[in-house]
Amino acid sequence: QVPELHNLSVHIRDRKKVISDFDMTLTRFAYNGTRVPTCHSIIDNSRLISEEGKKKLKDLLNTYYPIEIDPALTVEEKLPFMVEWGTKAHNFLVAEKIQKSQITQVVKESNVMLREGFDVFFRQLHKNGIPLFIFSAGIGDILEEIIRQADVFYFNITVVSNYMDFDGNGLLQGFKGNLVHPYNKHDGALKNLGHFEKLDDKRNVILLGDSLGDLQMADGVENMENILKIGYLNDKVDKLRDQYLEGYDIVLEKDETLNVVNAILQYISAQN
Ligand SMILES: Nc1ccn([C@@H]2O[C@H](COP(=O)(O)O)[C@@H](O)[C@H]2O)c(=O)n1
Repeated sequence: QVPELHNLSVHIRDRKKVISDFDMTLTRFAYNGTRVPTCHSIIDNSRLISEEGKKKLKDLLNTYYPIEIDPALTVEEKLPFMVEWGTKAHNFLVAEKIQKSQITQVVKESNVMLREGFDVFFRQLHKNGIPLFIFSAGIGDILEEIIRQADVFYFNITVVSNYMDFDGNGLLQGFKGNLVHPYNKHDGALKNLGHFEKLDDKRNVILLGDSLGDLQMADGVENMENILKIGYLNDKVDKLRDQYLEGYDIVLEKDETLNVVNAILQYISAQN
């Protein structure tokens, strides 16, 4: 029995929303023993990037991903490194002269996979009019293309992420707005007034994440009544288990499906 689930099902009625991370939360972490690409790695490893650029981006990943998931570091200690990672990666991508028109094909050619059960997840949120806010430190253009190609980009979805800024000729010239990194998603959401207003009247939240930073994604919701935090623990399971159990109400270890989430959503919907 999860107390938050009982409260959610009793009180949630029509004032609920789902706030979710994207990479490795709505997408799979691995398939058949091989890592599934994130929004960043889709582009970093694509034919759009020169061999030199690929090496630079891989070096960044090898340097900063271990810091992102290091259980021995606090969020405050990780923050400057996440800013450094995002800033350097964006600059390297700009140097690669990426064309907007190539994004769709690059996503088609990638091995990205949404988690098993994604169709039920997106469709039932849409059908029941439940807003889905996706906060991602990935790349918004790639993220949108993934869910568009999967045929689940419904109008109840709002994405807060790093969006590419293309010039008049469709050439990547930078990224729009402030950097969204794994540990400032809450700031990113708050700075976007439109999203904040949309968040305001829906006070019962189901939060889905895969990192400890994702636990703060709902901090912008005023007058929160209930929150159920569901965490995917994909990597360094034994080392991170205690911290995840402390932060999340439900921890799903090496689960590549959305089955538990779908069952909870169905349970809640059936109560209303
Ligand atoms: N330059 C970067 C920055 C981040 N990543 C990874 O992508 C993940 C971000 O996406 P979420 O939807 O999970 O917020 C992040 O956790 C990093 O591991 C990257 O590969 N390259």
